[in-house]
Amino acid sequence: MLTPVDPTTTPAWAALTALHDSLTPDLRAWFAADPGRAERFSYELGDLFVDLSKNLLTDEVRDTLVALAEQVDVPGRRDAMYAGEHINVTEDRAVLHTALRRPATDTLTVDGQDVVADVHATLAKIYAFAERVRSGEWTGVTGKPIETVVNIGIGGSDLGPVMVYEALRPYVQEGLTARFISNIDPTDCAEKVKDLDPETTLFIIASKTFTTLETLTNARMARDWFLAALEAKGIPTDGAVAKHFVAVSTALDKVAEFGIDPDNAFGFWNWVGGRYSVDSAVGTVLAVAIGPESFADFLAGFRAVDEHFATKAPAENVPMLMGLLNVWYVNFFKAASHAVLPYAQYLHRFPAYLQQLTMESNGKSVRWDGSPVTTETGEIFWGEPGTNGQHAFYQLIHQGTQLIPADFIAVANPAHPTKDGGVDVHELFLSNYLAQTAALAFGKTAEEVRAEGTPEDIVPARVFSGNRPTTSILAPALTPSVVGQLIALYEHITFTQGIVWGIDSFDQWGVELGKKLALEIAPAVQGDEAALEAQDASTQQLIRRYRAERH
Ligand SMILES: O=P(O)(O)OC[C@H]1O[C@](O)(CO)[C@@H](O)[C@@H]1O
Repeated sequence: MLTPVDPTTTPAWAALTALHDSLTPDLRAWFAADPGRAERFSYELGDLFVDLSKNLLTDEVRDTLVALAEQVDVPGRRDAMYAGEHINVTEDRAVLHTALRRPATDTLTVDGQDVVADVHATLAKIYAFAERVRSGEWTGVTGKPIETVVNIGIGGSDLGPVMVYEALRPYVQEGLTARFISNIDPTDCAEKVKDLDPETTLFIIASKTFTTLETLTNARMARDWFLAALEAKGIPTDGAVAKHFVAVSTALDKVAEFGIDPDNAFGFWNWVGGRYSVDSAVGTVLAVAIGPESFADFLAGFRAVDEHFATKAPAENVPMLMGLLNVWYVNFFKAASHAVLPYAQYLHRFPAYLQQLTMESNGKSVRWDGSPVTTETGEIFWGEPGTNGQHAFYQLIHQGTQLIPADFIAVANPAHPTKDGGVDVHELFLSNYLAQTAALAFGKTAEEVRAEGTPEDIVPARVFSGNRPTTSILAPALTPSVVGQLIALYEHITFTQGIVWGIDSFDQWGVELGKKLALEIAPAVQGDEAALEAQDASTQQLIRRYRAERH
């Protein structure tokens, strides 16, 4: 096994430490002294314009971060990922989400299998299914076309599909809607099905492993609801499940055990991590909702960023630079979190999606060889759409004691009419996007506050320090391709950080213990005294209290 390079032992790390110690960030002065700064630190990535100039970045810092990437061999590990080496060491798997978006003309043989051919065979099957549902050729048990598709999944089998469905609502076929059930809290399923017509509803059970407790429980609850709802209408249920339930999984044998016709199951492979799977068969709900053509555009967006990440030198490689900047903030400025702030309402689930992508990937304390990490890892990603966030938590980003790097994402062309009388509301909206990053970068001095006639005793409260780093991303419009580009951008940012830290960004052992304990605790909750007594004092107390309160 390749031993990860300890980044803290590299010459670049020592140089970054010295640079950090001697650096007094002053974005006002840096911009004033350097008219080319904005342009020099801005990049094109597919359709995305990415402005890094409001980061705490100098040419020397950028060059030293690039040297760090080279010294820990980010380019070499990237190439190994694209080639299908088993870089997911703890699970002994290839990591090939990039193969999901390769063109059909490519070939890539991994573990004796042409994975690109497999991908395109599955895509053809998904597209044919999607067309049948969209055209009304696929009918339910009473011959009616499908109106609602309900995706049942959790984690990577839910967050990506929900996020993209919300992002691409203008592309959803009229007369079709999608819903998403994820939580094992039975209210989630109950609320999502309660007003549905079973005759026109199709369920997609999405689970990579097809063992996930939440998903299989919800799938059974949905099936029970479906059969009962048909019976309540006096409709015979024979053969009904086959017409209203399809599945997405890597475990097609388990799908058959559940009672779903293998012809109606869409497969993928264990070299696709759950949180990297929205562009695999996990996106079947999307192919149905937005159609094969838009889904293909979505994949093309990923591909544009994949090609950039694979071929650009580190100094010009946007995902690599953004990942390195995150390392700069986490390890040298001790930033514990990172905000992602979409100025596009349709991207309202993007931060939630990124939380799994980034935190399940890089929230680790050991490296891929089992040794402890040598520095901080895995910052917390969070965010809400602007301008809502401005009226909630931006206060802390502007004036709090923590440094919170933030990514601001906006689109030039909205999907809806924007005029309110004479005012273009989208422009008012984008003025906020622009104003926030300017305020964070340049702040407001005590002199400027005083010059406004502010009483001296409240001058300190009204000062903005500035030098709060932001990245601005601007896309022409929220197209399927742009959404694919945004996802791939953050996938590769996450990869870059993981390699610097020596982490296996593709396993998730940290979610196992809680799952196992939930199964052990369940009998105690359900009344088994021996199981109850086996629990710790706090858990026992809570279960007793629960049982006393439950009627
Ligand atoms: O698709 P599955 O196998 O149901 O898993 C769902 C999710 O559960 C996890 O394994 C752990 O939360 C995620 O990595 C995954 O996306």
